[in-house]
Amino acid sequence: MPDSFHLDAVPVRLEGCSKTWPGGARALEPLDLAIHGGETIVFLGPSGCGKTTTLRLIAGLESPDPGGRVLFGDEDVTALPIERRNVGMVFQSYALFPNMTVAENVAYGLKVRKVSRGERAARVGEMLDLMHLGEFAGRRIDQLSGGQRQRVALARALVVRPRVLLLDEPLTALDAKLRDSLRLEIDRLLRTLGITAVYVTHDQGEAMALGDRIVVMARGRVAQVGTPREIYYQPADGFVADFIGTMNRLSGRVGGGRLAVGRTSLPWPAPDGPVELLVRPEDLALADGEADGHLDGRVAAAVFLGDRTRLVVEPPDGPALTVDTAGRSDLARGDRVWLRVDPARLLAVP
Ligand SMILES: Nc1ncnc2c1ncn2[C@@H]1O[C@H](COP(=O)(O)OP(=O)(O)OP(=O)(O)O)[C@@H](O)[C@H]1O
Repeated sequence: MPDSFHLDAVPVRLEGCSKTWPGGARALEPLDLAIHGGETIVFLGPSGCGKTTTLRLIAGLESPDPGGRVLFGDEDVTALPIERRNVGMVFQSYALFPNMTVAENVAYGLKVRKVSRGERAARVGEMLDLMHLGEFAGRRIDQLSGGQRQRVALARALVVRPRVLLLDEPLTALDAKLRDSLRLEIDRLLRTLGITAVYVTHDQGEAMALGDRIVVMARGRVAQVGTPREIYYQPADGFVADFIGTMNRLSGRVGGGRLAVGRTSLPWPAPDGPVELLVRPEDLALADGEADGHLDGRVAAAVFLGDRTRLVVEPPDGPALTVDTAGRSDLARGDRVWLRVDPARLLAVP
């Protein structure tokens, strides 16, 4: 791979960035965030939580409320418009020129920047190769599939060697299978280029697969920043726990350093009182029987998923529990089961 593909890994910092719309609605509470150079950071959250607004602040398409600052490395870019920030952007709607060829679309940004014809051809060629688009160079955009268009959009964003790559739901318009393959391709691309990338999505699978770190947002605030594993295994609160993957809730009571939950009691160093506990489906296991079980219930549903069976178990009191059992299970609706919990995997809701 040519050296030119290794882009500068520019850190990005948001300092006290809030956003209030004319009329007074707050899209973003004051946000402080340091994005490391070369990192892929994913903004994840439900519709309207402020993900796109944050991305647009980094792009220079919106300004933060007075006092907020956006920095690229040591440079304060808060007052710079998008065309002077040198960012690459990829949107859900490809935003390509439909009547131009693939090569002309990719070359466009270089032409605007007055890059010489020879260098333009060389860089477009390199980028088309990198994106496996070489054979389509002469095709018009309206002769391409959705996935191919999005690869052109990526090539066009990257060919100008941006300081930061910004991606706003780039896979949302594609069908599921294409989404998976392009997601893998984007992952490969970001690792290869070492570029700082900010990726907005409402799809947790995409966030987990692509993010070095994930910023989970809710109602204009950051609910948690962490690696996919941290977000999954140590959710900061009930919102994050419920938003990422499937989470079970159990009610328990702490007394004298022990936790009473279901029919069992486990060592639990916490102040006395009721607690709400969280546990993932894969951290509940079928017990052989009452003797080694902690919780009992009846099977309300058993869904065979090939590599595992997902059970919904209804305890005598409390909400239904989702349990993933590896291997074969011939349990059926109505069967009585005992479940084991690994106390190390129980999380108290903060
Ligand atoms: N130009 C605007 N003027 C007024 N309100 C806006 C404007 N743009 C966005 N909003 C509002 O700001 C809030 C945050 O919007 P934003 O687009 O950042 O959310 P989002 O998390 O990206 O959601 P989605 O996934 O639906 O795109 C929403 O309530 C939205 O309606």
